[in-house]
Amino acid sequence: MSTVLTETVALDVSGLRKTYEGHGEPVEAIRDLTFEVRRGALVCVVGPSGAGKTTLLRCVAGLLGSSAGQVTLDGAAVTGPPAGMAVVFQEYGRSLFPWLTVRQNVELPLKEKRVPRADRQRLVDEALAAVGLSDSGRAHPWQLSGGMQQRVAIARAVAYEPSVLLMDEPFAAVDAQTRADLEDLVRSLWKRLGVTVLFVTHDIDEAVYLAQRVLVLSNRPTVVLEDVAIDLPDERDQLQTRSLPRFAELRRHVYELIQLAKKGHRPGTEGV
Ligand SMILES: Nc1ncnc2c1ncn2[C@@H]1O[C@H](COP(=O)(O)OP(=O)(O)OP(=O)(O)O)[C@@H](O)[C@H]1O
Repeated sequence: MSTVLTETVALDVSGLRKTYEGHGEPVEAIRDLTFEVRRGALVCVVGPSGAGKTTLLRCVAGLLGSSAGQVTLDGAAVTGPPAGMAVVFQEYGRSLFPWLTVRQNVELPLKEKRVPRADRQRLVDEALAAVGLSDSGRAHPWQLSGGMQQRVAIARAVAYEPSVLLMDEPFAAVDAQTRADLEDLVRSLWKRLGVTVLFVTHDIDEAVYLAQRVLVLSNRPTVVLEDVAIDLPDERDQLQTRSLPRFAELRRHVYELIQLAKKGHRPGTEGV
């Protein structure tokens, strides 16, 4: 990759393939994924169930080896979990350590990164304040609601100051009102921190509301069906943005693409 490209492209996924080889028949999950995410962009990934969204994210996070192709973060090939990446998963209950306090949970990756103690304190304070949990630092995760636990997971990712933040259906397990609040939290943190975000969701409305671009995946074996630019005003508001005619158009377009994907349409085939 050229120097100019590394300055603007945070994440480069090129010719990515993944086939699971197990005891039975091999499962070709990802056939060919190629896309770039510019530094500071917020990109959502949607697709039919079983399309390979989680597989993609795990390959990007360096948690799963690919069968071919490569993932490049800040110009360096990803071969294992890279230092500049943080991941927030759906299962907040399992991703936080119950025997540690909220503060200690947020601090742990910073200790592993060998951040000096004074900086750790500041980063933890700032991250907890950013997610509205300054008063809950001494609580244990099991004393908090699901939405609060997910905010702890977000604080932990943010405190780490990642170059790229990966989110895998992070709000699937919380109620609708909490989900709306968390969506706005992600947008505001993204704007404030300038972090690059790759966000997997099965919720079309959520993808259109959050993103600058929505990557719609085909069904398995996965390719990109369409890269949809979300040309909504940058200032998003749960009520106003979602009532814009353009929001409805984009939502409809992504919905139709997913219906086509479910029927097995692929790029270049009729109807796409
Ligand atoms: N460890 C594994 N071994 C074999 N096949 C697997 C494994 N993990 C996932 N798969 C298969 O790979 C395909 C893609 O799975 P993946 O979980 O990535 O899809 P997804 O788009 O995230 O699905 P969902 O939206 O339902 O969460 C599926 O057919 C799944 O059964």
